Amino acid sequence: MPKITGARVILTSPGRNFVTLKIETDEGIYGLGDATLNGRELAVASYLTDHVVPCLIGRDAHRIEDIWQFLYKGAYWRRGPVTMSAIAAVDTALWDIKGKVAGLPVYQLLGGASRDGVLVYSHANGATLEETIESAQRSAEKGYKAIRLQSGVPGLASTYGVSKHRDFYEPADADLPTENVWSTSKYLRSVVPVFERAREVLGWDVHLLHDVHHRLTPIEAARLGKDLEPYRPFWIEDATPAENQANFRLIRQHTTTPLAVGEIFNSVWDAKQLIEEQLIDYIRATVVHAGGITHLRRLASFAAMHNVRTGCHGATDLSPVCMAAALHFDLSLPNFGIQEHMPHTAETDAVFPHAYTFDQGMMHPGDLPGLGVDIDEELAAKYEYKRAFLPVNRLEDGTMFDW
Ligand SMILES: O=C(O)[C@@H](O)[C@@H](O)[C@H](O)[C@H](O)CO
Ligand SMILES: [Mg+2]
Repeated sequence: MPKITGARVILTSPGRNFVTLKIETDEGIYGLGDATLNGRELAVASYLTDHVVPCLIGRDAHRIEDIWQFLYKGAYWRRGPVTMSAIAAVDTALWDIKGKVAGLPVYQLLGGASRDGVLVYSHANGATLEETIESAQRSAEKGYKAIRLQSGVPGLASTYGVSKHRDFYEPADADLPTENVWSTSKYLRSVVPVFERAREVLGWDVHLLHDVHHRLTPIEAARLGKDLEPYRPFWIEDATPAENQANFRLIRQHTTTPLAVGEIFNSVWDAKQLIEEQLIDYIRATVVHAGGITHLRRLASFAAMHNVRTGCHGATDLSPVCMAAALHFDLSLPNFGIQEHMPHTAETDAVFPHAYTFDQGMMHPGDLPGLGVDIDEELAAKYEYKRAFLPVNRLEDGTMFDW
C-alpha cells in the first residue's frame, strides 16, 4: 500500500492566486488537490500546512474514507469554507494517487462513465446589452451549447460578472476590497431585455443561464423568475442568499424558472432543506470547496433522491486541478446537470498541464491514470502569491450589501 511520506502546499499566481496540495508516497507516486479559496488563500494554506499535513505522514494513502473522517471529525470545529477546502484538497489528491496506482482515470473508480462527455456552459458578458450579445455569439461560435449572460446595468459603474478584459473575468481585483455600488431596481429592469435579445439572436437551441449572485430578496427573485419565464432560462443562480434555506419556498411558489444554488456551500448540510423540499433544481457545490470528491458524491446521491441535478461551480478561481476532478465526477454520476467552464489563461494552463479537453460544448477528463493533471513546480515558483480581495457591494445610500 502507498504510504504518505510527505505533503506540501504550493502557492502560485499565474495571473491569479492558486493553492495546491501535493501529497507524496513511498512508491514515488504523488497526488494533487486544489485548495484555492478566492480572497482567503493563506487561511487554507496554513490550515493544511500547520494542522493537516503533520497528521497525514505515515498513513495509507488508499484509506481515503478513513482519512476524510479523521480530518472532518478530528477537527472538532466542523464545516466552513476553510476546513472543507483543506479536506477537499487532501481527498482529491488521494483519489489522484489511487487512480495512478490502479492505472485508471478517476472516473473509472467512481463507477465508470455515465455519458460520453460533460455538457459545459460558458460565460458571456459585456458592459452593454449589445456587447453581451456579441460575447454570447462568440461563445456559440466556439461550440458552446449553454451560455451564461451577465450584462452591465445602465446607471451602475460596475456589476458582478462583467469583466474589463473581454474573455477573462477575475473578480479578486485589488490588494484591499474594491467597493462596488448596487441598485436592485436598476438591475431588475436590465435583465429581461438581455434575454429577449439573446433569444432573437441565438434562437432556442442554446441554453441560457444567469447568475443573480445573491442580490435579491426572495420576492424580488420571484419577480425576476416570472419575468424570465417566456425566455426559458436553463437556470437563474444564487437568486437570494441561502443561509435561510426556507427563503427559496417563496421563490418556488411564484415561478417555474429553474433555480441553482450552492457554489459557496461546503457541506451537504448547507443544502439539506433545499434538496429535501425540492426548492432548487441544481446544486452548485464543487470539489474544491465542498470536501472533495468523497463528500460531493454523497451530496449528489442525496440530491438524486429529490430530482436535483448537479451544476458544479467552475470559475477560473478554481484551479485546473479542481476542473479535472470535477470532470471525472461529472462524467460518472447519474444526476449530472451541467458544468461551469471558464477557460483558464495560457499562463495558468502552462503551470497546470492537463488531459481534459473541450470540443463542441462538451468536455472530457481524458483517460490518464488519476486526475490527468500536473503542476510544473519550477514554473509555478516564478509566480509569487499576491494578496487579492474579492470586491464588496454597497447600496447607493451606502448600506453594506451582498456582492
Ligand atoms: O458562478 C460563478 O462562477 C460566480 O459566482 C463566480 O465567478 C464567483 O463570483 C467567484 O468564483 C468568486 O471567487
Ligand atoms: Mg455564481
